[in-house]
Amino acid sequence: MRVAPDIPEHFIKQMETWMGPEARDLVEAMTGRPWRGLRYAAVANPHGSLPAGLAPFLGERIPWTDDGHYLSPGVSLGYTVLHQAGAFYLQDPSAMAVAVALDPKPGERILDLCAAPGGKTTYAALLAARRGGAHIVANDIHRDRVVTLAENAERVGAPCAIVNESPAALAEAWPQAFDAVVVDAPCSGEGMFRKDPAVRKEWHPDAPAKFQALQKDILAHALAVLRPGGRLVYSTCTLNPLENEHVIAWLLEHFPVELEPLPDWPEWSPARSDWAQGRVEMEGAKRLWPHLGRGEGHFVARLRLHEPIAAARRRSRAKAGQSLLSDKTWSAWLSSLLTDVPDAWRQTRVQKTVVFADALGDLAVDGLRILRPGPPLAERKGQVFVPHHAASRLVAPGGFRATVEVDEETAIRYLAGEPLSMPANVAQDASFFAVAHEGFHLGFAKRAPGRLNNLYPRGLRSTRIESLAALAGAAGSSSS
Ligand SMILES: C[S@@+](CC[C@H](N)C(=O)[O-])C[C@H]1O[C@@H](n2cnc3c(N)ncnc32)[C@H](O)[C@@H]1O
Repeated sequence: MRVAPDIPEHFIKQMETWMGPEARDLVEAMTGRPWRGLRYAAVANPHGSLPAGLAPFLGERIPWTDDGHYLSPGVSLGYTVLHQAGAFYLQDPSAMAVAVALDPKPGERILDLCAAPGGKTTYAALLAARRGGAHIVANDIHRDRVVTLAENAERVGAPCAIVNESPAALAEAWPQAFDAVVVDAPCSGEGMFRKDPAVRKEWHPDAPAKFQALQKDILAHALAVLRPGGRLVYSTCTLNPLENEHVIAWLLEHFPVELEPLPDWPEWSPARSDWAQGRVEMEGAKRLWPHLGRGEGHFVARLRLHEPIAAARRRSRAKAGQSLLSDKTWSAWLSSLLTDVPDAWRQTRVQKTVVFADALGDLAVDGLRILRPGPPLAERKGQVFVPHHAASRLVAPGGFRATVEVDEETAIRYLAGEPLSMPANVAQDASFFAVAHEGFHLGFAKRAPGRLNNLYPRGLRSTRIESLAALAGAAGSSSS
C-alpha cells in the first residue's frame, strides 16, 4: 500500500480496525490528487447556466447536481472575472451533497448553523431560488469566519441574513422557528487529508472523540430551533464513525427524530449500520468515500423531528433597525434604479447608514450579534441613497434601468478600480449604472462628466484578474 508520508499512523490503524482490508484502498486513495468541483452560483439568475468560456476547464457533470462539474486538475479560476462576478463557486464535489440533501422547499425558513465560509449556504440559496426562494439565516460562531461568509454570500447574491452567535444563544432566541436546520459540523476533517497537509498535521488521536462531544452539543441546540415536522441535515467532512454514525445513533436514541433515506446517487454509499448497533435505517444516511468516488469525503444525514424539543424562554421580538416601509424617498429611489422592484427590497431594516433587505422577518434579535439582517441594498447619505455593491448581485440580468455590458478586458480594468468611458446610447437620466459581463453584474458605476466613475469597493479591487483565454492557453501548454 502506498501511504502519503504524513498520514497519521494512528488514523490508519483506526480505519483498519473499522474497515478491515478496505482501509488500504482508502489510505492509498489519499496519496492521489484531490478532486475539485465548480458549480453555477448566481442566485439572482438561478436558471442560468455556466458560461461557455468555462468549458475548457470542465470535466463531467457531478451526478448529484444539475450545475456542478469536476474541474480539470491544475487549473486555478479564483482570479477570473466570472468568479469575481459570482457566476460560479469552487467547491469539493462531495460537499455539494449537503444542499442537495437539504432539498430546500419554496418559502421555507432555514438556519445554517455552522455556515462559514458559505459553501453549503450559497448552494442552498441557489437551489431554493430555483423554487421561488427561501428565507435563509447563515450563522457561524467565529467572528473572522463570519466575515468571509458574508463576502461569499455577497459575491453570489445569496440574500441571507448573517449572524455570529453560539448555537445555545440561537436555541434560546429562536425556539421552533425554522422549517430546516443545517449542521455542517466542526469535525476532525479526515476528508481533508488529501487536499490539505495542515489538517493531516493537526489531526490528533483524541480529535474524533472531542469533536463528537462538540457535535452532540451543537445538535441538541439545533433541534430546539426546529418546528415539529422540520428537518435537520447533519454533515461532516470526516470519515470517522465516532463523528458520523455514532452521532446519528445518539440522536435517534435521545430525541424524537427519524432518519429519512437520502437518494441513491452514484458514488453515495449507505452509511454503515454495523457501526451503529446494527440499526438498518442508518443506511439512509450517506457516505461519499474518497476511495469509492470522485470527491474528498463527506457524511450526510437528514432527520425529521416529530415533537418539539423543550423550548427555552422566548425573547421579545425587537427589530434589528427600523423599517423603511413607508419611506417615499426610498420607494422613489428604488423605482429610479430598478425596472421591477422585488418585494424583498421594500421590507427593509436600517443599521447605521446601511439599508438591508429584511431576511429575518419576525425572528427575535435583541441581544444577538447580527452581522447583517439581510443583504445590503444601499447606503443612506442624508436623503440620498447610493447602491451598495452587494445589491448588484441580487438582481437578474436586465433588472437595472441602466446597465453597461463590458467585454472581459474592460471588466478586468473595472475590477482593478479604473473608471469606464461613457458608452454611447446610455440612459440620459440615470445616475447609477450596473456594470455587467456576460449578463453577470460586477458592481456599479456612477455618472460623471464624460465618464463613469468606478464604485467597485476598494477592498475587493484586484490587479491579479486573468483572462479565461490566457488561463486556457496556460493549461493547454502545461498539459502538452
Ligand atoms: C465544516 S465548517 C463549515 C463549513 C461551511 N458549512 C461551508 O460549507 O462552507 C464548521 C464550522 O463550524 C464552526 N464552529 C466551530 N465550533 C462551533 C460551535 N461550537 N458552534 C457552532 N459552530 C461552530 C466553525 O467556525 C466552522 O466555520
